[in-house]
Amino acid sequence: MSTEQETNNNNNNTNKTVKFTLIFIKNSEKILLGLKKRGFGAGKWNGFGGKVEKNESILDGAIRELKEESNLTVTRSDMKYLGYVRYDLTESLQTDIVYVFIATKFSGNLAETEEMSPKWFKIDEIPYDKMWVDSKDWLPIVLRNRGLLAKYVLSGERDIQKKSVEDIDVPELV
Ligand SMILES: Nc1ncnc2c1[nH]c(=O)n2[C@H]1C[C@H](O)[C@@H](COP(=O)(O)OP(=O)(O)OP(=O)(O)O)O1
Repeated sequence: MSTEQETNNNNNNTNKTVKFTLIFIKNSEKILLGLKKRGFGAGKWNGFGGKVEKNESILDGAIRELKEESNLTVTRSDMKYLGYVRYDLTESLQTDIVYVFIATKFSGNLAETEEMSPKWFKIDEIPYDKMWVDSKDWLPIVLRNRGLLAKYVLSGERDIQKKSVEDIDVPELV
């Protein structure tokens, strides 16, 4: 089954699927995170990303969101797709699929934007307590450059009802 088929397979009685991108920029010692300044996830540190627009590829969405949120540019070939995190939201009956990328090369001048305030963190100082509650489950897999397949069932204010997190061989984005 392709990524597209699998992530569109609403097997938990959800009725809407929303695709998001999330990219982590990393060098040998540090990871770049952004403090979300507004909207969904405000006050939390995270990688850079957002909703994939209609008629936009996931890859192009990831490049666009990184530029909008950090002023950095990555090329398609510099991005490595590692897998996805699926969130089934029991109250809104929505499924969010977050496609996760990592990149070690980039260009442009890092800048604070309307949405994000960026900061480099040493790998052993990643502020997991100020990130989404699930990030600590799967970000270590991303940092090892391994493939990721994670699924959460969330209720209310995103309380985890059920989860499965797998460290897998790096999949293809198809
Ligand atoms: N649990 C969960 N659900 C949805 N999205 C996420 C999580 N955990 C996460 O880490 N994320 C990521 C996925 C995206 O990178 C962002 C959310 O994107 P958002 O800011 O809502 O999308 P935009 O398109 O930038 O939003 P607006 O411009 O419409 O405000 O968090």
